[in-house]
Amino acid sequence: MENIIKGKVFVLGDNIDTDQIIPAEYLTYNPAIPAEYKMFGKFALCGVPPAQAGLPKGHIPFHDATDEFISPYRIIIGGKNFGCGSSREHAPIALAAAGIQAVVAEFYARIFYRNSINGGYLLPIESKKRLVDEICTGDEVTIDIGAGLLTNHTTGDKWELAPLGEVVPIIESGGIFNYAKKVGMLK
Ligand SMILES: CC(C)[C@@](O)(CC(=O)O)C(=O)O
Repeated sequence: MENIIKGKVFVLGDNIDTDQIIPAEYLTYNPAIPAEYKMFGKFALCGVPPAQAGLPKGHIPFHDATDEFISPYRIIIGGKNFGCGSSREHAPIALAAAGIQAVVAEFYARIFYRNSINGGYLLPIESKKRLVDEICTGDEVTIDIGAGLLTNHTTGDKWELAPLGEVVPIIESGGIFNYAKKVGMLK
């Protein structure tokens, strides 16, 4: 498992649901086909209205002019109930396809959390404090999983993260199927 994750953050708000993360109209793409997997990255977060994104003064797009598929952001900062709504596994797939390696939120909808872990798509990390009001989109941060710490290099702030806990063996295996094979639950 990657112990250190570095990059720019994209800040969202509360109750970001899976339909905002990847609207149903894009579920026709097959993530197993590389040319179609890219489209999940292109349309990731296209359903989030700027006001709900909690973005400061107007809308900062998730993608910039350099790449229509991969976002310049590597970490999402979320509030309460991140990934709520439908159970679509396409939600963590879309964020991962856009280049997101981790989400740091106050707490998650359970299905989104487990889809993220079981598929090995991204790390759903919980923060001990509400960070959407403390960090701005574009800030450069480092997440140290082992130390349970998020360092904001733009502001100098450091924030405690909750340990990933019992799901670490699944993350380290790269997902639930690899884990099940590793421990003999699957041939
Ligand atoms: C099966 C899937 C496409 C689903 O209908 C499942 C769900 O609604 O939980 C969705 O819209 O995410």
